[in-house]
Amino acid sequence: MRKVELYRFSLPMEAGVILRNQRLKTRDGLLVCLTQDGKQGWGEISPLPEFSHETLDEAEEATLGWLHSWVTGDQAFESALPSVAFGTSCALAELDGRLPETADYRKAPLCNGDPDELFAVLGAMPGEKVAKVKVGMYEAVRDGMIVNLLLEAIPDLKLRLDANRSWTRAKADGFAKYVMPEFRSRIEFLEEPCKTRDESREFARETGIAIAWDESVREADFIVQAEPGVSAIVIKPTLVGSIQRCHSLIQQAHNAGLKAVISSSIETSLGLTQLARMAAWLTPDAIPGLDTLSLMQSQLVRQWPDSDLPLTEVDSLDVVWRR
Ligand SMILES: O=C(O)CCC(=O)C1=CC=C[C@@H](O)[C@@H]1C(=O)O
Ligand SMILES: [Mg+2]
Repeated sequence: MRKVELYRFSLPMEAGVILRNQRLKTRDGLLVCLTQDGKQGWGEISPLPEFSHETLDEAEEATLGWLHSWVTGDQAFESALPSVAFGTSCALAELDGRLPETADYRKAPLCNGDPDELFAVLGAMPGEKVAKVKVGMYEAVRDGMIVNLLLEAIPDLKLRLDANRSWTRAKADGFAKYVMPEFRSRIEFLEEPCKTRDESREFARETGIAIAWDESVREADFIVQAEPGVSAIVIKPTLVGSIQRCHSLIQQAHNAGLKAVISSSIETSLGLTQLARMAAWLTPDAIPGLDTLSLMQSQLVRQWPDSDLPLTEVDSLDVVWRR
């Protein structure tokens, strides 16, 4: 006997969360719950505006199709929509006990500009200290100064930087020029500095600052391979697809000597805790990039361990479909 429930949620975001060209006022998505033989599996399907190619309505239609076929006992197929493939694969993996419970709740704290906030968080961080700083939004010189300031103040800190392809080669070089040469090796990676992959490769080779692929990983012509100056790939499962697909990318990265970093697409606490479990299982040596819960005003159904945010329970959600 199989049963399914599909819910829709809409959680308020903190003011001022901007994704590329759009303010994100609420985080909207779907939760699926599969039941079989008294066991349950949950999954979150929440396409990220400006990043996912599918809309929430498209994801809902695809999810309904998938659920219809699963509940009538058909072989589960993998949806072509990454958010749907990710959420349904999580629900199935929980149901079959394939997603281990142990989670890696470490997260690389995100800094969107104010280094003072970061000092306090890093001071309290046990073990390896890694933070992520967004760059490319202001002057490259300012970005360079913040990087120097942080690395100078905290000698055991490593930084991940993310430019989201915002720089020309000249701007990227402007940034590199301001980073003290002795600090460059403590930049674990800079995600996608330049507008094109070739420019980013050149930047890495010429400046000695390691880069990571993020946006590129989701492009059709991308191949995971060892390249000079490339240290990691970033995997955002909601944008990439099923657990199996992510697992395969992670294996390819490890085989090529690259780090793989599981990272958030601003999922709710339900999806984020599952990402923390995937990270403990598949990338135990890499601190995952999951510091996005505080961008929201509420958690959903499951609690992230140290969060004080209120919890929205499942009975307050709209049911889309139940069978
Ligand atoms: O990678 C992390 O540490 C956190 C997630 C993160 O930085 C992002 C998530 C989703 C969209 C972007 O705003 C941003 C990114 O570009 O990597
Ligand atoms: Mg990125």
